[in-house]
Amino acid sequence: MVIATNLGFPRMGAKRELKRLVENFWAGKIDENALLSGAKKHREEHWSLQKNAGLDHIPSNDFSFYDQVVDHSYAFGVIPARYKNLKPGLETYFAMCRGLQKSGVDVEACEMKKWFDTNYHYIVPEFDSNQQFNLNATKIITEYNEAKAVGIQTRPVILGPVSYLLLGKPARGSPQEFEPIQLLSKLLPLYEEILCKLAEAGATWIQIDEPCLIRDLPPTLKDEYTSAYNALTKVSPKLKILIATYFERIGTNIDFIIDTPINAIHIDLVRSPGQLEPILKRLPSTVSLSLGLINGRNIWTANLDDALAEAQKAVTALGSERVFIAPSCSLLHTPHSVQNEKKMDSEMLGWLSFAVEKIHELVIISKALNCGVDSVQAELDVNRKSIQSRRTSSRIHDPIVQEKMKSLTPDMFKRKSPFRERQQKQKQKLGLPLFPTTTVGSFPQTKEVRSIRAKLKKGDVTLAQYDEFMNKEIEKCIRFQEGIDMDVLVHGEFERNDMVEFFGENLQGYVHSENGWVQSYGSRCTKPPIIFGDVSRPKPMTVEVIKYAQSLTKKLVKGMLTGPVTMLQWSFVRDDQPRKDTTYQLALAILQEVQDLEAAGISVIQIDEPAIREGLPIRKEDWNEYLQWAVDAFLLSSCGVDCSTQIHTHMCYSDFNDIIEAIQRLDADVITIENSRSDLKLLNAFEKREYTNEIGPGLYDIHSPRVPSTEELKTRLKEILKYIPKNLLWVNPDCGLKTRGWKEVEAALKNLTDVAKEFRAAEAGC
Ligand code: MET
Ligand SMILES: [Zn+2]
Repeated sequence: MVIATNLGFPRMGAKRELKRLVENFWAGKIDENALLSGAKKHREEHWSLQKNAGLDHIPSNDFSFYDQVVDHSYAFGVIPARYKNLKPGLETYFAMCRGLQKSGVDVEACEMKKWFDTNYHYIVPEFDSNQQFNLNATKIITEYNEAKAVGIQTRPVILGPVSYLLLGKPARGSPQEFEPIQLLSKLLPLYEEILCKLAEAGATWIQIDEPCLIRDLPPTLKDEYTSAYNALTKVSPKLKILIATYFERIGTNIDFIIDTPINAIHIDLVRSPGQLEPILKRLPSTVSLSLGLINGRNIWTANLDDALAEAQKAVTALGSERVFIAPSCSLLHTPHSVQNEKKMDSEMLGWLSFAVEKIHELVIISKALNCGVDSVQAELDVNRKSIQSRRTSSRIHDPIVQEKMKSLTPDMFKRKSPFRERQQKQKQKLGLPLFPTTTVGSFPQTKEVRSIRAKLKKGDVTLAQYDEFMNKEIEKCIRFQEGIDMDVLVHGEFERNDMVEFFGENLQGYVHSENGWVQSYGSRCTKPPIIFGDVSRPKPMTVEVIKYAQSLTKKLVKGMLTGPVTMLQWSFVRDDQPRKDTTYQLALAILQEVQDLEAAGISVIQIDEPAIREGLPIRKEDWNEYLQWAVDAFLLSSCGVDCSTQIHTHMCYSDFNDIIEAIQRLDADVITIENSRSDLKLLNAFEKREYTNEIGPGLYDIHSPRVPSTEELKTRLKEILKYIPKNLLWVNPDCGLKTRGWKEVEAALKNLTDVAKEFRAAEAGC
């Protein structure tokens, strides 16, 4: 029998119940018991749901209060020294995730990084060269037992030891030559202990994720993989091991594990359909193959006939006993269920499939294979109709957009003069001081802001009431920035629920879900809008609001837009044309907005591209092609302005060193860039003069509620000045402030502008 499996279920719940639970706990509104029992109930619901849908292998330990990687660190006692004085348990755990500032305690969060090429963020483990591991928590076993107690046999998921170490970094102050992977032999006994306990508890399968196997890896890692899986497969004859890879092809890295006695391997056939045939040939007769056929990264209804045909190939080659039907990766990256969408038309709904529906698709495929196609004829007919209607719908193709795409010229991809000339003109026009201060754009999205937006959606307030409220927020924000002497002001982005969704709502070719939330980090979720057709901008989107903000002050107000690559990356994207074409369509729409802002007298315009790095293909050989069109798309959106108009961009969350050339080619006049969580690594590129335009490396980490002191900011700024010439340096936080509260923002930004002024004065004194 073919087995229908899932690799992980989205954690948040149909209505983001987990988010509310955790945030209530942080706010002190519920106690630890309420948190734990609420979470338990939540997990049970998700297990039952998957079981009732007919899934054979149901994952457990895919749940987390914040992130699965930090769960492993906590479980293995990989807790950096700075947290050692905190209370063990949730206080320590959440301090690692978010930092902690309370009476007598002030400790920063661990670094956060994007999970491969997704918009999910994990907490980076920090390893000491003499790291001691100890099994500090056994969440994986507790959760397995919990499911078992309600009659559900699960397949626990654990991040494999090699990937876990590779995803971590050496703790500050570690010896140069130390690499976390050197700790493998010390770490393995903990994995063995866990596997042993799971086998004793009755588990029959374990899913060990080794996502690093899809990266470019040095051949030397074969030894580590081999020793890890030779050891783990020995633990218990009762416990079978599935190694899961996803997000890319495994390629020749399959050699690293395939000769160890593992029982099954999972491959992503959505990203890399081409890998099926070579792997079928390579698979030893003792190993089963889990086929990642249903897209875990997108929301389109799968073409079940196509998926079935692929699955059939595997069944023919291996026999049905050795085939699993699975999503391409954990469904963590998809929203919960289409059933919660009450406002979409039925044609659109038929095109969409979220986690619950994807599980249904998996079950249909496995049933077709196990009981014959006739047994699912009705389901297949519905599926064929939906596929056909999407292919032919007139809602998707816009001849005007197609025409514009055909008339792009090379001039549209470059500024009218080189940076140095523009910089002069901008100096004259804008009259900014040395070390100009600014923010990245958003200010606190308070309860009131969110609630009035919700009320507007429900029709509980009129548009006029809403606008009046927003104008007051903007005015408050402008006055605050004037009060602390900020140089380039922002309007605060109060009207935006999300930097991508807001624009999506104002563009043609997009559709929006009510509940299509996907976890981004911790309790933070985004609701990616869905690009289903050709994109265009029916009317200006931000011009009125920016004009209003500018009318309140003599200082410069920056226009704030989201760039085409980020729009693409953080949307669910149509899969019926190349991503490049969709991005260019977005770029053309943004360009119109940029030009309208300029015409309205706005001379500083920021086009955020936080996601450009995350769009980078995982395999290096695929980079150039992507970077070429991604940078071109940004250029297309930003070049059609006068030289005296200052274009800013912003990036965050990632290592940028490896794409510094591409960042230079964006030719933004100013870039504000996150670097405070990554230990100033980024700045090396500037020392080498690989980047020559103006830049504001984030002076402090906004992901944590702690307020940086002026001393801390000064130290940071001094450090930065070792790398960046003063005439290029901007002073700003590392990202937008929407998730923060006003109190901490006021204090932090006041410190920031004070420090900039002090440095300015010192320069003037010289
Ligand atoms: C994730 S980058 C965020 C940029 C946006 N302008 C903001 O300030 O929120
Ligand atoms: Zn950012």
